[in-house]
Amino acid sequence: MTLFAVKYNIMSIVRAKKHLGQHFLTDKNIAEKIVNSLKLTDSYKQVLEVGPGMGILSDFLLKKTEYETYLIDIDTESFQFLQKKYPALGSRLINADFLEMDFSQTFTGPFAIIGNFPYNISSQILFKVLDNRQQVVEVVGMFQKEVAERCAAKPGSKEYGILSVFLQAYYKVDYLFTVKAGVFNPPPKVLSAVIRLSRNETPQLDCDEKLFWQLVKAGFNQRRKTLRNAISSLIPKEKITDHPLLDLRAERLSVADFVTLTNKVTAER
Ligand SMILES: C[S@@+](CC[C@H](N)C(=O)[O-])C[C@H]1O[C@@H](n2cnc3c(N)ncnc32)[C@H](O)[C@@H]1O
Repeated sequence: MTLFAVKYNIMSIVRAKKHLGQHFLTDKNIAEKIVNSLKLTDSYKQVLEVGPGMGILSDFLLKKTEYETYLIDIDTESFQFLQKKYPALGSRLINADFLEMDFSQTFTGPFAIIGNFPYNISSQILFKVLDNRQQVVEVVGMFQKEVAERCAAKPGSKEYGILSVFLQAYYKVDYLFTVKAGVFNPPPKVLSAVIRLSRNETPQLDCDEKLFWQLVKAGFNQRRKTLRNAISSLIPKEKITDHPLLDLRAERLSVADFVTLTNKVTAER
C-alpha cells in the first residue's frame, strides 16, 4: 500500500522544466487569493488560464462555474497530467503555446486571463494582452516582482518605462501583493508579485494611437534626452512649436501628457 502510494505520487507529479519557467506554487491559500483577485464582472463569461502546470490555480478557478474556463499549457507532461485530473474539460484544456494562440478561434467575446506566468516570457505575454486589448478585459497574474513594479510604476519613478505607459494607457494597474520564493517548488531566485489589469471603459486613446506608440518608444529609447530631441525623427525640432512637455524627459510624462504630445505632433507635422 505504502509502495503504491509512493509510486502513485511520483507518477502524479510533473517534473519542473527550467526552460519552461516551471516553478510550481505549493501554497493553496495564495492560489485561492490569486483566483479571488479576479473581479469576475458581468462584462465577460470566459476565462483563460495560462500555464496551469499541475492545476493549483485551476482547482479554485474551476469552482467559478458561472464562467467558462480554458487552460493552456505548452508542456505536454502538464497537459497529460491535467487531462487525467480534469477529464470533463475536454477541448477546453489546450496543449499549445499561449504566444501563438489565435484568440478569435476560441473566444467570441471579451474574456479574462489569469496565470502564474512563466517569467521568461513575461514581456511577450503583456504585449500580447495589449495587442488584444479589444477582447482582454482583465488580467490577474503573477510576475517577477521587478516586472510587476514596472507595470504599476508612476511617472518619475525609476521603474517607469515603455511597459508602464503602454499598459496604463489601456488598463488600470493594481499591484496586489508580493510572494516569497519559498512557496514555489523549485523556488525561483527572485521575489514574485501579483498584479491586476482592469481595462479602461474605452480601450481607445483620444489621439492617433499609432503615433502615440511611436512617440512613447522614441522618448524612452533615448531617455536621457528631452522630448524635443528624442522625438526629432517623428517631427523636426524646428517644426514643433514650444510646449513645456518638450523640455522634459519621457520618464516624467504621464499617459495623459503623451496623449497631449501626440495631438500636438499630429497637428503640427
Ligand atoms: C510558473 S509555472 C506555473 C504553474 C502553475 N500555474 C502553478 O502556479 O504552480 C508556469 C507554467 O507555464 C507553462 N508555460 C511556459 N511557457 C508557456 C507558453 N508559452 N504557453 C503556455 N504555457 C507555458 C509552464 O509549462 C508552466 O506550467
